[in-house]
Amino acid sequence: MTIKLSSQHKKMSFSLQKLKNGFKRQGPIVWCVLDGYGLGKDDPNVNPIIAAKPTHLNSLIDTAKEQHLFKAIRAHGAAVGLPYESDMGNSEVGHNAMGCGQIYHQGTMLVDESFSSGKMFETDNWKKVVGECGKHNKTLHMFGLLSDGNIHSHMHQIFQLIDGAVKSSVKKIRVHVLLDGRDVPPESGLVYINRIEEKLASLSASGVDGKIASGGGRMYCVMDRYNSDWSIVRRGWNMMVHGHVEAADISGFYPGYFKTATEAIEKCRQLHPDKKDQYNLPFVIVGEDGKPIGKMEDGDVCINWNFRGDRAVQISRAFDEPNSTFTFFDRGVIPKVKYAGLLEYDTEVHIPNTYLVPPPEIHNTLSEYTCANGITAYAVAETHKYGHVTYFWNGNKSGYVNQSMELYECVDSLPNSETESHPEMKAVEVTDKILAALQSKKFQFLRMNYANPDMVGHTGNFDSCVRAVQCIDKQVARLAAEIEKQKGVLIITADHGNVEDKTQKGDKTSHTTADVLFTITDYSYNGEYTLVADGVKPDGEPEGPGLTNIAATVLNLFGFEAPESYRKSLIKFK
Ligand SMILES: O=C(O)[C@H](O)COP(=O)(O)O
Ligand SMILES: [Mn+2]
Ligand SMILES: [Mn+2]
Repeated sequence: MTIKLSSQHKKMSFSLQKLKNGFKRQGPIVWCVLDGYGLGKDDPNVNPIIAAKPTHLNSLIDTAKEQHLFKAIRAHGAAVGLPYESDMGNSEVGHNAMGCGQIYHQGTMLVDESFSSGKMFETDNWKKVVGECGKHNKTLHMFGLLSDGNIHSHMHQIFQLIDGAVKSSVKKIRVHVLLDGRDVPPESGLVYINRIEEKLASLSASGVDGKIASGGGRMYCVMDRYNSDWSIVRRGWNMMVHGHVEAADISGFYPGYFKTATEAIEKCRQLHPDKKDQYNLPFVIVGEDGKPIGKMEDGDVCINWNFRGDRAVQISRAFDEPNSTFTFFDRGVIPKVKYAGLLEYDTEVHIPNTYLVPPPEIHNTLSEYTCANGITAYAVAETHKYGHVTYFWNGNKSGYVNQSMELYECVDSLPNSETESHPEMKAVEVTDKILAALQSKKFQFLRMNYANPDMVGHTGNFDSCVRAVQCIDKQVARLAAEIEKQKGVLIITADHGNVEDKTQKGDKTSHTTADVLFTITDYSYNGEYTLVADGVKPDGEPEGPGLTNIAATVLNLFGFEAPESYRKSLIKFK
């Protein structure tokens, strides 16, 4: 597919022209994202959505279909700025796309481009960080998600970093591995461990000592997001930086310190057959003398190879910040380590201090246009997805666009470990919040995210997925009833697929490449418009509609022409 890209640098004026036909919806417009709710097979054995029979959602979809206000839209691959059509969608690229109405080359593509052109290895930061490490014979530590899911990281990029370090004369590499099992099959960890161990072993031919030094499951060590649970970051910090496994994770059966990563993972699986890779206990690799082989020391260098920001921000803060601002846990004696992220993870507050590849520069977001054109806005989600409707939505910037025009609210999530047993999560409370916001009549544009289909989808548990869908179905009904009262518009869509493709065995935990629903329920609809017909491309665009076409569509509903730089609206006026 050929995709016309948005300019990465052009800033526009934010004032918008009114639609010439005078069309405008008066009531509030609510954009509801069902996270990870793809369009799947019509089969209750593999699709929990079909098994759940979500009657309210189905009836909204049926009406929208009759009115030609429903479309299946693209949420993966090139349509959201990813390199390959085989790339499943994810929350970052999906919410970026929805929130900015344009297609940008996403982080993983920018990394690929700057690695394969060799540009990154010539940058001052690379020379300052890795070049100096080689020159002064220090240890290069690298950590991140050991995966080729291409959502937070990719194996081929890790290998390119290792090759680059060897070329920069680094002689000692210590790798701290976070097992995935969420963007790849739930117990695939050893496949990736074998691959990286092979790679590290091959370095001895160049006189480089490369070894795995520590590891653990991504959802239990290091990769927390949106300040949901700092103990996850602390556990990871202790194992990677201090070579220390916390007492609570040690038992007679699982001593925490091992000779190999494989031994540690196998032990953990025996102890907790239900935990799978995502929740693998932390482990530290020790040498013949019983001492950790990869504690971080003064002068060492540490690279975080994840390109996606949400789960990289907190650990970056632990490396970068002084005690005066870092109050989340006691970091112990902090070695003087030079830390670099693969990308800049938060482009508003600039986290981390040093990074290797410039991130996508997402300009001209929908929030900038709504704020500049007098549209008041509200956003809500529970913690696990709060940054999705704020930080990702606004182009990886964590603050408000204009606080006098906007309110963002977060409902505290339950711990990750309770998602499977409580698939209802905080959907009721999130709905309560948005209903209150609607009833306050303060906001014209309201956006929200139901975390359940995605978060429960990642557990792989079929029955929990069915409950998750049934729960959000009821909440959507509550939401729709209020919007109907206010003669508003309800848009329902999803950022990517996940929950629609599961197995009874529970061995499918990741996202999918499925299309997602886009449905408009317009409670003052009088047949004035429809969506572009099936098989018809949005005006002048070479490919079918995707998530980036929604922003222009919403601006039309508010009575505005969409800006030139946006992908086209899906609305056809009669
Ligand atoms: O971080 C995660 O939970 C998964 O890797 C991706 O899920 P998300 O893109 O829906 O957040
Ligand atoms: Mn998502
Ligand atoms: Mn997900």
